[in-house]
Amino acid sequence: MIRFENVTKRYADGTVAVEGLSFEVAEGELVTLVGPSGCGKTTTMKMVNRLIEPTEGRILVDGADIAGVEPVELRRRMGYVIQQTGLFPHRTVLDNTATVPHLLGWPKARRRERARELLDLVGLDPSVYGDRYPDQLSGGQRQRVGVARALAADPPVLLMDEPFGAVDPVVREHLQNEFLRLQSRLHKTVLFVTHDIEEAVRLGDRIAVYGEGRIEQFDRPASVLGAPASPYVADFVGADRGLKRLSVTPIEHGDLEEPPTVHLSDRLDKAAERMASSGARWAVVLDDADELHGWVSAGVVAGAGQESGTVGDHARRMEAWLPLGSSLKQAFSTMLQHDAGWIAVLDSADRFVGVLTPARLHAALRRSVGADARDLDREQVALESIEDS
Ligand SMILES: Nc1ncnc2c1ncn2[C@@H]1O[C@H](COP(=O)(O)OP(=O)(O)OP(=O)(O)O)[C@@H](O)[C@H]1O
Repeated sequence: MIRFENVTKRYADGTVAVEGLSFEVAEGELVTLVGPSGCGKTTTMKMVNRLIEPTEGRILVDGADIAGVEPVELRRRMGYVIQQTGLFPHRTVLDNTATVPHLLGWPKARRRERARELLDLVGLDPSVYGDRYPDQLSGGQRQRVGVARALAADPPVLLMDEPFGAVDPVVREHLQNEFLRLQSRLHKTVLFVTHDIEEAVRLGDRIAVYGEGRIEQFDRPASVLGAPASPYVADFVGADRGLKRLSVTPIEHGDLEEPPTVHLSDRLDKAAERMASSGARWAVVLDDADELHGWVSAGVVAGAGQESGTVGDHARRMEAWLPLGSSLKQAFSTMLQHDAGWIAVLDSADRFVGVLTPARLHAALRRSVGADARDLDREQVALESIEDS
């Protein structure tokens, strides 16, 4: 969708901002450009909407060299979000959001309706915020208006230059999550500039790690973290890259333990029998719709085995659960939050699939590092354990 072919930008004073840049952003892909200040990220981005012209090489959008496309026509297809938002201070939030539809000559009623829809989409109630002016909003809200405005004419491409750079870390994480949710619905082709590796890793389908004026590594976040291409990249992503990797490694079926399951309505003696035969110290308790209820310990069931009651009389609730595909970081955080030695994992239909324990979490992380290093699927990686060696 966006293709850089050997692009160099040399400014009039001789500064070479980027040199021999070649990479491609696929349709619907979110690529983050990350690197230290002055490495050429913004120059790269501004060449895509022709705010800056390359000195050498060419940039193709949708197969066409943009050197031959009128800048105005080109920018119509590209939403642009910047850190300083660039909102007009004397226009209301609604009018700011409708800027591009206004330029495109949409009738007033239609552009206002579109602006309301967009504000809603970015989590701002138009009836509350629509008539305010930008200085009557918080920093995070202004950034949301910036995103809404960029999306107003539904462009296939979004160029985002440190869009969440001016807000505090908590609001920032919030905006990132909202943006990810939005992107999973809208599938825009996004080029996203940041100097924050955490942000790059969290948002990017792929990351371009910039050194001075060139890309040092262009790969999926897990690979950049798991197998940095050079000492420079390793240094840039940081010594705690194993921890960062937790946030980009999803829980997969093969990571889970499958303890015995019993039902709330099961008789205690039956449940005791089942648990004794599997040797488990506890079992997961499901309700009659096969949804997670909690757990019950083998000791309690065995002790009460002579009673006529059901598992439901002794089961404990389990609140620590996540859907398959959640990150290992979420899993770890959920364990800590609930002070739990394991968490339940559910499929997309909320059915119980298995449990993740700290040991399994660690194994999943190690397997994913091994899989990337050898270009395998995670389940193909056998782990050596300390006991084996
Ligand atoms: N108009 C210009 N004339 C001369 N040099 C420029 C010009 N614009 C940028 N540069 C230089 O080009 C290099 C790359 O700048 P660019 O703004 O692309 O970096 P960046 O990675 O986006 O940095 P930051 O994260 O600080 O915004 C820098 O050395 C910068 O000083």
